[in-house]
Amino acid sequence: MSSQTQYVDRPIPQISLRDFDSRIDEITRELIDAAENVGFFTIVDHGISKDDIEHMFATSKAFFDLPDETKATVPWNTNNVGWEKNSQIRPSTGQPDSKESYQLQFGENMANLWMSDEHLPGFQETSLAFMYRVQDISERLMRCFARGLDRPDDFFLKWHDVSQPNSQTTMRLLHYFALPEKPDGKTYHRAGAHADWDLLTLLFQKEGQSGLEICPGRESVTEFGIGDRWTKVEACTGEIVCNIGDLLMSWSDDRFKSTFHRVKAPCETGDYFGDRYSIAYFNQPCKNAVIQGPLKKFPMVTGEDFTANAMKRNFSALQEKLKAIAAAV
Ligand SMILES: O=C(O)CCC(=O)C(=O)O
Ligand SMILES: [Fe+2]
Repeated sequence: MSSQTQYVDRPIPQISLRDFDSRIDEITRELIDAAENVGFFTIVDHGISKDDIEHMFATSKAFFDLPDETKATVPWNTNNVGWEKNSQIRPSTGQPDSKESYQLQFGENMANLWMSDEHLPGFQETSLAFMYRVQDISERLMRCFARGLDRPDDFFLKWHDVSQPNSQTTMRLLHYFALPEKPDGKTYHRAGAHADWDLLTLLFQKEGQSGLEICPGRESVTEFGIGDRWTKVEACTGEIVCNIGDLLMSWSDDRFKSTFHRVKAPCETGDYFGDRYSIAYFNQPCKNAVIQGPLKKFPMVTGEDFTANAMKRNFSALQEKLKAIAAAV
């Protein structure tokens, strides 16, 4: 039996991108404050209408409604693209998340991995159009974070250029399965607690399909202790939830916080047990990006090394967890 979750109310800043060009300094101040203190914030007035977000969610659902044999024609691979089901194991839990996801990119990694028009007419066109719009918002945020670190406005843009064939920026469509409301003796996970590896994540949620929770307090990007007091993030379709990833935490010498978060598997009164759809957009560095903060707190690494190191660390943390689980049986 899991004990009751301890919740604490922490304000999650909401930042408007209205009149972006004329308000860029004010918006930058708000973003930096949120990044230094919480690592999570929501943005509104970003330019994507609720209807357009709903349309992307409908497209995502149409994909997940396809038979598994059809989805299996675009299987996941280690370039972080394609469809997987019940296969992602987080080091924090040692058990697969109860979900399926389909990861999409802009460049060459997607060869043969777009769901065909024959099975789902217009899927690639709709998804790419949406991805470019989220990229546009990401670029506005990157300009602000560059200013916050006294770098030129295009500092992060040039290392996250999605027109490069080897771009690694990824949009992930997610579908968490409905879970039994009556305990059945099994333990489930939706997205086990983790921090993201990327620069900045932009997340779309659907009204009513709650479950996202955050646990701030991490002081250094090299630290992995997860606290036990969580804060719920409302699911609101028109807002974009943004969080700082480990890459920006490292690139800012630990100034901007990459915060642990999870999608809690429902198990307590008031939790939401139905299907949950979400869409996460991960701003990943180009392989040749050169990463080091102004204070040089961490050694200089390339984008390729940074991602490889993160995967290695994740893999060894998972091995440790599996060993601990085996030892406890
Ligand atoms: O689905 C969500 O709401 C969050 C997903 C997430 O944190 C992730 O995939 O990194
Ligand atoms: Fe995440």
